[in-house]
Amino acid sequence: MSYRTLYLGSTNPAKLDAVQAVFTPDQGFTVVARSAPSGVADQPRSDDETRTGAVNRAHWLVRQPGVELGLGLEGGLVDHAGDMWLCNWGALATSRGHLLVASGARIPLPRELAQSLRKGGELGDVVDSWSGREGVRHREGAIGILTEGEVSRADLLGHIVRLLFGQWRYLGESRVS
Ligand SMILES: O=P(O)(O)OP(=O)(O)OP(=O)(O)OC[C@H]1O[C@@H](n2cnc3c(O)ncnc32)[C@H](O)[C@@H]1O
Repeated sequence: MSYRTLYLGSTNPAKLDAVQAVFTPDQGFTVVARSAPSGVADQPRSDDETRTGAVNRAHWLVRQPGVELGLGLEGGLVDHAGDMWLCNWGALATSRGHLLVASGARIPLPRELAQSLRKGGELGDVVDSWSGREGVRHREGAIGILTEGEVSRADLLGHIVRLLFGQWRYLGESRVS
């Protein structure tokens, strides 16, 4: 069997887990993790900025020689209805110029966390010091802590990856890649 290579624009293990659970060898894929520039702030603070970060990563990948499929995932913050919400976006780009996007489920952050984040800084750092843990962004994620382990960052991102994979299949692999 010949495998297609899906490039992920990050080496974050939570993102890699999410992608490897969907783009599996059974589905005919190998996954390569490669840092890709998001072109937005380290901490995106709107849906637009977060989506742009995911799209930029995916587009950057397919501009590299030999890359046919590039996937970008980006986490961000959104103000809505008086709360600050955690949001995530994903993008799948093909070297033939197609682009698919999807966003994930979101939850409001506790007021205390939101207050710290409004002063600046990245969610990953703020969550680490708030929870007394290290590297939360690479493991369970803020979502894992705030749901008592019910939904991990890989689960949340995995849903987005499935939305991208499903759209790609719906459109017909031959037409979009
Ligand atoms: O290595 P990359 O791919 O950049 O992964 P990242 O987690 O550092 O970066 P993202 O661009 O996906 O997320 C933007 C910021 O939001 C933070 N973030 C997003 N979702 C998070 C989560 O569930 N838990 C902790 N931090 C999160 C993360 O720490 C980043 O500082």
